[in-house]
Amino acid sequence: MAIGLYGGSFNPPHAAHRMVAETALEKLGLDRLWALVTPGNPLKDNRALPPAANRMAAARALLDNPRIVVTDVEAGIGAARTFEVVRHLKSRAPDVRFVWVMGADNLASLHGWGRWRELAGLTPIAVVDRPGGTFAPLSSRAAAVLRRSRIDERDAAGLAHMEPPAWAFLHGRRLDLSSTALRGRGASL
Ligand SMILES: Nc1ncnc2c1ncn2[C@@H]1O[C@H](COP(=O)(O)OP(=O)(O)OP(=O)(O)O)[C@@H](O)[C@H]1O
Ligand SMILES: O=C(O)c1ccc[n+]([C@@H]2O[C@H](COP(=O)([O-])O)[C@@H](O)[C@H]2O)c1
Repeated sequence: MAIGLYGGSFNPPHAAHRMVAETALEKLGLDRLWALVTPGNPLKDNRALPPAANRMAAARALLDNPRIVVTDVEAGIGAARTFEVVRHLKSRAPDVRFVWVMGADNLASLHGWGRWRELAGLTPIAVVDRPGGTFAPLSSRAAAVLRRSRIDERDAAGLAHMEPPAWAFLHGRRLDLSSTALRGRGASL
């Protein structure tokens, strides 16, 4: 069983979130994708973040796909850092092949995440292209450190079964959407 872990604030969710989830499902050949609605990105100011229940409901409405599970399991784990969340899930389900899924902006800032090198050693990572720059993420510190473990996108269907560190940059349809822009236009949950 191969499961994609797609963490996000989803404040609010938008069509690019669905595009990323569907791209990961198809290109990685995943059985399931879990959209992990985070209690709060540890690097963001979360004082105005709406309750997880509101973001979960909106994400469920948007990510309406039998292979996508929208979950707040991260809150129950009680860990703020993705490294700890993935470590916990792997220990609970040792036979599942997890892949961490994220947009390209998060590759550009990955070197600021807690224990990010260990995260890369714990689970394969799929990075989905995002408008705003393919160049910056691919020339980022994390991409440089992990350059030898990048795989060819054409081999992405095998990523879940590769030993980490292993990561792929997935090109495809790019959607110029962000929750920040939607909130700026008055969207709220
Ligand atoms: N347009 C997009 N293209 C590709 N990936 C995206 C896009 N929007 C969000 N993502 C990815 O989805 C995940 C969840 O993102 P998040 O919920 O923070 O949305 P966001 O639009 O980036 O929000 P905000 O503007 O508040 O930072 C992250 O990995 C992010 O990189
Ligand atoms: O572990 C970290 O240090 C870390 C730092 C930044 C972001 N993350 C996670 O990355 C995911 C995407 O966050 P966001 O806010 O871009 O939606 C979400 O699951 C966050 O908890 C994790």
